[in-house]
Amino acid sequence: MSTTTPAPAPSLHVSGLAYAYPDGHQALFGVDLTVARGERVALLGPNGAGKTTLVLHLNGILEAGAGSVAVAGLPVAKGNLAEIRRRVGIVFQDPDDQLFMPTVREDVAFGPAAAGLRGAELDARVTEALTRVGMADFADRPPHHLSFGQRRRVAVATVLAMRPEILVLDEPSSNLDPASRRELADILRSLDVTVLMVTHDLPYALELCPRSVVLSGGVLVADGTTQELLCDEELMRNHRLELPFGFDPRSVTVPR
Ligand SMILES: Nc1ncnc2c1ncn2[C@@H]1O[C@H](COP(=O)(O)OP(=O)(O)OP(=O)(O)O)[C@@H](O)[C@H]1O
Repeated sequence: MSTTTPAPAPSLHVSGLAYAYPDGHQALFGVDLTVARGERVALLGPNGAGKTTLVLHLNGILEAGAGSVAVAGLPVAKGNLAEIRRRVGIVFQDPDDQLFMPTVREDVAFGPAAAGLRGAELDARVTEALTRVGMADFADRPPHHLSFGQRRRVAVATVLAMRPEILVLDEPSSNLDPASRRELADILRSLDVTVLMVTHDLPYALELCPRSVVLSGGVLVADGTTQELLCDEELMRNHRLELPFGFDPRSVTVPR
């Protein structure tokens, strides 16, 4: 009899996912995507490709019309939504959608407290999350007194405080100055968590995500290393993906 332990379930397993909005608009046509633990993957694609629709299935905001989604082996299904929402942390594009408490500390404590953490355990969880994004010194400040880049880091901390299986980021580089952009990339690379990043910022995808997938017209049309996809001129042209003028993806040394 074999004694090998089974491989752990991938962080994310999407199989044959199809979805039509109530008005009949078909936004996803049988999407398959598997993301291993600890991978960082960019989800690329033109406007209207279905990226948000896909993300909204990961924590059960939308219910699959056909196919399935599982997070670390747990199916996204009505009976599992509380645990699924702990496992899938979504950082929205606008941090003000996520920050609503009088202080940074209370915002970061909100999710773990709702999950039942109290006292020293809760304090330690908040400090750990804020330290990971370099914001521990700002714990007692009101979020609305912080800069946009600082608020985005706090929004990441609110999600990390739930110790998610997978961190989903919607356009994390938007509205950041070059230094804040780089600092956030360093933070995200330092995290021991699976990352799925939706972005139109192709250099940022290259900097952060060794792997990318391209969704277009509700279909996954490419899956490979970010560098090879960005160098595929036909793929880029056919799916309205444009690199900044003069940017050569071959010239970038991709950090791991
Ligand atoms: N509530 C809705 N009802 C009907 N159709 C919708 C709804 N939301 C989105 N759609 C349609 O579904 C398709 C996919 O939209 P989605 O927002 O997922 O695209 P996206 O890739 O996230 O786009 P973007 O890059 O512009 O954010 C689009 O054609 C869009 O018009």
